[in-house]
Amino acid sequence: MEYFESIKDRLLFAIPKKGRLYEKCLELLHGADIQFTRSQRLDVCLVRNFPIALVFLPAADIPRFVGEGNVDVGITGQDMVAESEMSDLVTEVLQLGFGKCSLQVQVPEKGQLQAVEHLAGKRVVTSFEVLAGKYFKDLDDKLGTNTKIEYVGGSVEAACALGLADGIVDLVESGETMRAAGLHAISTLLLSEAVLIRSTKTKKTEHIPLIERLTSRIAGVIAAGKYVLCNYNIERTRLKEATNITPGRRAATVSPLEDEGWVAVSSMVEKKAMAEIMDRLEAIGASDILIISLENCRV
Ligand SMILES: Nc1ncnc2c1ncn2[C@@H]1O[C@H](COP(=O)(O)OP(=O)(O)OP(=O)(O)O)[C@@H](O)[C@H]1O
Ligand SMILES: O=P(O)(O)OC[C@H]1O[C@H](OP(=O)(O)OP(=O)(O)O)[C@H](O)[C@@H]1O
Repeated sequence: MEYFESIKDRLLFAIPKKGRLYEKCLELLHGADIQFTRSQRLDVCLVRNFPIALVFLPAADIPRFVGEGNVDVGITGQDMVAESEMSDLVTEVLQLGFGKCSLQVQVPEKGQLQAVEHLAGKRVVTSFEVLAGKYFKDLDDKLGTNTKIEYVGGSVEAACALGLADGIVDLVESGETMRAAGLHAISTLLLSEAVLIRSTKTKKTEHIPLIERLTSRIAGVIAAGKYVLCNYNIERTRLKEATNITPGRRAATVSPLEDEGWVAVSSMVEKKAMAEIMDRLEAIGASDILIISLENCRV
């Protein structure tokens, strides 16, 4: 009873309890200074520095728990939201930039069936019964076929080699799993990444300020991982060219230097573009180019 009382007035925040999204979620919570200690046996734990209770759930169940209002916010994949048919009941608050993958139709590389039209009417194995079902129903309606969709809970890629399927529908990121299983993609159903979601129809307005604060902290951690600060000196006559290369998010910060012909520029740039940006700055005569990692930020 004490346990139920302790979570009663708290914001309930669902986190995947294992799998591909788990570690990333823990990093995000740590970066946002959401302090908690997870006891091994409990899937609910109280946050020490906020009136929040974390609820560790299978990623696949989180859209339904959030959509039906049993928990207030959660992190899961966009694929899970679509598969659970909860898109109308949950609102995407933030895309988190990890857990990126695509849901694809895959067939044996060396097989006879090299187009979805050939696979229609045959056997397809998947963990995404709903999405695969809809996709092949549309095809079946067009082609007059009757595709047999069968559910398996994991290791979907083995189904063709085991003789259970003519093709599969499964998630792909690097493509390594499918290559190793001798499969390749013939169609993509959707692209997915991890998202922070909340219930669309929630009536609990008392939690809104806390959800906004949480969202802003998480957005800060994500932006800090995505951007770096780029500082450099450039001749004033080349400033326009330089700020075209590093325009900053709103505008670059330009400061005068003792040497009047030169200025210092500070600008946020995307981490993935930084090497290219440094090359371009160097080519127009920038000097003392420094890239500084961000620990955290609000942008
Ligand atoms: N290879 C991948 N790369 C990136 N993201 C992925 C990948 N596989 C799955 N995901 C994302 O992570 C979510 C959870 O997938 P995962 O396979 O970890 O689920 P699980 O069933 O909870 O865990 P497990 O497979 O350990 O039982 C998926 O819905 C998808 O959004
Ligand atoms: O394209 P890749 O980078 O190789 O990733 C794709 C694999 O990742 C997922 O499975 P996961 O490893 O999570 O295990 P599962 O088969 O038990 O779901 C997915 O189901 C693929 O098997």
